Amino acid sequence: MRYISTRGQAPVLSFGEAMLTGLARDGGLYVPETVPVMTADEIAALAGLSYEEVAFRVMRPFTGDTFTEAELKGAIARAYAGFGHAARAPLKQLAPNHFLLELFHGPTLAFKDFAMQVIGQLFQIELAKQGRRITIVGATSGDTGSAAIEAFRGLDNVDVFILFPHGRVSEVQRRQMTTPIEGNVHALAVDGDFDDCQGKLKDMFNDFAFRDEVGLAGVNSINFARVLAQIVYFFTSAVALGAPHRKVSFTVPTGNFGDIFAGFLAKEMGLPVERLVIATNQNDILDRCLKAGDYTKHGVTPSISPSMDIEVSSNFERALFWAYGKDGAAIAELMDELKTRGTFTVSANAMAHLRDTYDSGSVGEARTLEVIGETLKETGELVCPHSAVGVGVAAGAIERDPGTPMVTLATAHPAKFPDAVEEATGLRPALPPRMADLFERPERVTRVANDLAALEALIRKERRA
Ligand SMILES: Cc1ncc(COP(=O)(O)O)c(C=O)c1O
Ligand SMILES: N[C@@H](CCOP(=O)(O)O)C(=O)O
Repeated sequence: MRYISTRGQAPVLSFGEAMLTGLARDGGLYVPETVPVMTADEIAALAGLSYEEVAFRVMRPFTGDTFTEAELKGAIARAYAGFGHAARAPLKQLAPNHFLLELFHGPTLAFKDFAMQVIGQLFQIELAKQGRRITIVGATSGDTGSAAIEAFRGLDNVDVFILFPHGRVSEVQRRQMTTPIEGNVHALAVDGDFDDCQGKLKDMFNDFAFRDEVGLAGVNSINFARVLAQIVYFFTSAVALGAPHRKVSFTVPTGNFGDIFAGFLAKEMGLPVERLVIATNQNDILDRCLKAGDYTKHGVTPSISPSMDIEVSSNFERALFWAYGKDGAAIAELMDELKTRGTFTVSANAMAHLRDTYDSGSVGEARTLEVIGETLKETGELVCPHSAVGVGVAAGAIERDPGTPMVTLATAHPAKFPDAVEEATGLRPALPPRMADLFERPERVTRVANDLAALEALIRKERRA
């Protein structure tokens, strides 16, 4: 299995190399050259298997000879052992044809744990084989950061620096990042928004001298291994609802487009996915693009679903790569236009390709609160604001196609966003007992300017050589 860059100019890599490389050297994102396909019989055979066994069968064809079967199985088993639900990703029925896929039973209470726990294990295997040490730098709008810290804290051969937008994550999210005591993890509060953090992270990857000096690695969805592990729950949920004999649609609360792109790959692998519905909050650049055909930045407005306050949606580049028939030069041109002019127009052919697979919708602040309240009243489920955006957008998609079961991804635990949930319902969701003292733990955080030189200097100084 070979991995190529969406911009067509970087070396072709194996799975293991792509995993440790992060951003391609031409600024693009690695993707598999061909997507392995599962037959209907192979998909049918997933019914009744454990989440871990499905994860192995789905991930194995992508990993080539980087890991032995035993290594991959062991990594998956260790990754999910600490999850708080035996099903790992349980499905709850909200209405006759609407299901909620709960992705928040991992250690940091968001869907990021599903991939981050696995790649934490895979990184350790690969680094031990190569005798290497690395510096992980991550950008987060709240959830990737805590999941990364949880997966890599205390490791001797890994230093972790997480860039988060100062004042723009929930208090629980911030404390999850600032209270771990291990010296190898560092929370950096950047004066800017998430796009600034992710922009600086990509600038670091494009600064080859810095990248090579510190052994830079990435665990955002820049890293294909992250996206790969997120494909699995599209399979487990669709098979539970009757796939491959029945089609299923998904609504995915979307920001950086990693999760919904994992759904696209599941479809490419042969899972009968009818529609993939992009659900955005008031930062609706993806919804506007799907409707109008141009991707145009307006500026990010902070919302009650802060993890989706994103305008430069990293993995949309991967979706465009498919939509443009894997023409790397065309993608490089679009990304250059976005950087220099803040906008690009998608060709008519590419738009038709995107609309073939994706629908979209957006939900504003007031409606998000209403959906949290209505969902509790009608179904007894307490949903986080991100999941509520999904439930709100899914309603329209179900109306358009009432015959296909809809799975909405519940991407975070409501207790990560207690203020919004309390405003909507009057109920303040409690954190699990293991996190009950989160608000008493001392915080450790460094405030940093949105400045590449300052960030690189800090990382050089703090990382262990
Ligand atoms: C709770 C939550 N929901 C949804 C999203 C959006 O996911 P993606 O960036 O993969 O589109 C994020 C952040 O990524 C998140 O943290
Ligand atoms: N919403 C994310 C943003 C980063 O997404 P990633 O999937 O690229 O890591 C977050 O919570 O940090």
